[in-house]
Amino acid sequence: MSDQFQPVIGIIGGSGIYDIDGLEGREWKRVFTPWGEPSDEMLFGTLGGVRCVFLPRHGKGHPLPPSALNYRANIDALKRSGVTDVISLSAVGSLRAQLPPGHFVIVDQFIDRTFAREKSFFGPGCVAHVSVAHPTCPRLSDAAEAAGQEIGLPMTRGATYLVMEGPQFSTKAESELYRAWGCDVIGMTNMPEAKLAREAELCYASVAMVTDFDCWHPDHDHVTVDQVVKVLQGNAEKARALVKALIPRIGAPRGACPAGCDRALEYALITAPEKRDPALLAKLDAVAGRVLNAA
Ligand SMILES: CSC[C@H]1O[C@H](OP(=O)(O)O)[C@H](O)[C@@H]1O
Ligand SMILES: Nc1ncnc2[nH]cnc12
Repeated sequence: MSDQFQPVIGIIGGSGIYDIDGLEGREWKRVFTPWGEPSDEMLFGTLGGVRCVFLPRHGKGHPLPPSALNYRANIDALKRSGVTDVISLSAVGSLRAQLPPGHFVIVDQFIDRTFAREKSFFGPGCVAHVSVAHPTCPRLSDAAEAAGQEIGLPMTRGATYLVMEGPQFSTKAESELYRAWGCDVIGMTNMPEAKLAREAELCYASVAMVTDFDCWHPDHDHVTVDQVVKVLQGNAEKARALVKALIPRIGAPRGACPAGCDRALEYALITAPEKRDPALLAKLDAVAGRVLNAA
């Protein structure tokens, strides 16, 4: 069918995942964006014939903390590289006894408590309001769940991720508060990443890997990086296996996203064409070219 296209899969690797193996024709390349520099070069290649682009979220060797990430550049660089579907891999703390370290969680909701980050591609000169009522793509999340089941990962589908600014871990009172709010896991990176992916009309799914019980748990008074890293070393291999099982499930030619992630900007722009700032429009070429060029 003419409206079918070949998806390109973007993989954002979180803490402990700075590379992925198994890609054919591997090539690390720097991608320039109007929003500044992405976290690092991106790895281009194919897996079973499916084009993939991998970005280490914190840079190779983890030089960048969550608040210093250029989330806009990262999402723009993926979009500009032709990516249509983004799989985010993240380390998280658990706020629930039934989600122990080593467990995988397909996140479907977020509470965004970050406050020191650029959260939108839009602004003065081109205002847009997209819906993030359902911030992740159900089609991609279904595929991630099925891939996890296929390789026997301990996995829960559906969870609320509290996104904190960091870089310090939570106080016990905060951890208890987030539990009372109904949150299941906690981390520092998936927002504004997921919001920006939506603005860029990218399908986005979040696979979170539990590394610790945060500090609310009576038997785990503190979170420490060495504890997190120890669990990550086991999880990173499982995450790579998940990616390998997932790509064939989402790599076939497909039509439009049934949930509409790829049409998020259709009714989101509110600034009158004559009031739009040409400089901002130029920066939005990759992210919003589909709707801006159609106008
Ligand atoms: C090393 S633990 C804290 C760190 O790990 C998580 O990052 P990511 O989502 O990229 O795996 C968490 O959000 C913190 O940034
Ligand atoms: N307990 C925790 N809090 C915030 N981010 C985390 N990443 C991994 N564990 C975390």
